[in-house]
Amino acid sequence: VAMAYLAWRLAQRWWPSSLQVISFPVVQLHLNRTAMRASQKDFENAVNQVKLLKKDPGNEVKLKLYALYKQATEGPCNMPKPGVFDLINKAKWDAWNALGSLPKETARQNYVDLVSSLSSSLESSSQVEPGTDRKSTGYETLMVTSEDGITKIMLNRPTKKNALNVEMYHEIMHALKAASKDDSAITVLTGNGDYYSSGNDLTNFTDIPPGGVEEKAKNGAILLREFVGCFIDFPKPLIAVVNGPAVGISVTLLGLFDAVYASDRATFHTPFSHLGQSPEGCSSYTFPKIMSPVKAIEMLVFGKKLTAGEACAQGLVTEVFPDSTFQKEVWTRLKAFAKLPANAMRISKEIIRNREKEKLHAVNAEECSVLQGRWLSDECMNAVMNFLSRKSKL
Ligand SMILES: CCCCC/C=C/C(=O)SCCNC(=O)CCNC(=O)[C@H](O)C(C)(C)COP(=O)(O)OP(=O)(O)OC[C@H]1O[C@@H](n2cnc3c(N)ncnc32)[C@H](O)[C@@H]1OP(=O)(O)O
Repeated sequence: VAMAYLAWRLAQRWWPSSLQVISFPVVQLHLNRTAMRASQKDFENAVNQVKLLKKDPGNEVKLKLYALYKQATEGPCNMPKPGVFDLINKAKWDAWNALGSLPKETARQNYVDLVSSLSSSLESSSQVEPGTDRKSTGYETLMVTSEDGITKIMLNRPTKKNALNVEMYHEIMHALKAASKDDSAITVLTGNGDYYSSGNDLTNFTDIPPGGVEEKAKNGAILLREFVGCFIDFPKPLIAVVNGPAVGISVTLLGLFDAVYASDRATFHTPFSHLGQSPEGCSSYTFPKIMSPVKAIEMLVFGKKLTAGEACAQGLVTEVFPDSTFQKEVWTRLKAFAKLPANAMRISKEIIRNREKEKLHAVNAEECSVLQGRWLSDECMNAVMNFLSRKSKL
């Protein structure tokens, strides 16, 4: 009964509006329209258009989109039915299976019609946000701008406290690779809204692939290793502008940055034991070096949350600024840094950081392998369930 209850709460969390959204007349209307035939190109355009939708169309529509997409690309559902507690995959399977033997072409047409109805009824995010330049287009979870010799990568899921979902991990890697090659002198990571980042998006744990939780954990470890590797290898000065509280992986990665500027509103929290998890981002190596083993253990094992002042005293933060003047003071300083000779900065960073690189990659690999095991533990599953069922917060 307890399991069923938790699973039900999990589904509520994932589908907060599923019980309110009952019917979509506009969707039905378009689903029934089969007079026109959509080309493969129309279909591909529609798939891209979905990524640009600014407003969430709701889970019922998302399930329809999913089902039509699968039917259009793979034909009728012949996957095994997911288990009763795997609510999310079961809902997806049900939606796809309900399309029966609908021909691929009709599914493609219905998909295109559905997207076109959504695009006209929901605002599209194809417009560039004010204050960002053209380089920011194409990212769903980030705002990326490049000016005055600075590439700024801003985590942009403020309503979710900039939690890192799978898409954001990929987009950050992409943005870092692009920044390493662009003509900026320095790169900055910061957050939009009141948080720097609340760390790994715990809903990442809910999307279980056909291979089950083992496959999920394996994929997570591969993603994490590649993600952290991008920070280890980043060639230019990399600066964190910590605008508010930072949690989990957004804290551990700071050990790989070249400077960390923090608002006095920022806090630094790595509650890995509370979550049944273990340190990542090379923090098992960088934190003891930066702040001494006992201070690192206070943070990484006992989950002590540091104020910005404490993090600065421990050497994790370079300098703390009053929140009221934080942005102005930090950006004035960064603009001055960005005027320094770019090659000299890159070469100096290289000589300081390079002899540690091999070690850092080895630490990263080991941490990911340990975490892969942790993600399968009851301790971790229970902690995630508790958060998702709104029983616990940090
Ligand atoms: C594959 C790579 C894995 C790498 C391993 C990384 C590990 C980590 O990073 S461990 C750290 C994980 N993070 C957390 O445990 C934080 C969980 N969040 C919280 O405890 C709280 O949300 C808070 C303390 C960060 C903020 O509390 P509060 O100010 O009360 O705001 P809300 O809880 O109402 O948050 C607003 C909104 O955002 C959602 N949200 C916030 N953080 C996360 C998160 N980490 N994962 C998923 N969702 C998050 C929160 O659920 C709210 O959503 P709605 O209810 O839909 O508004």
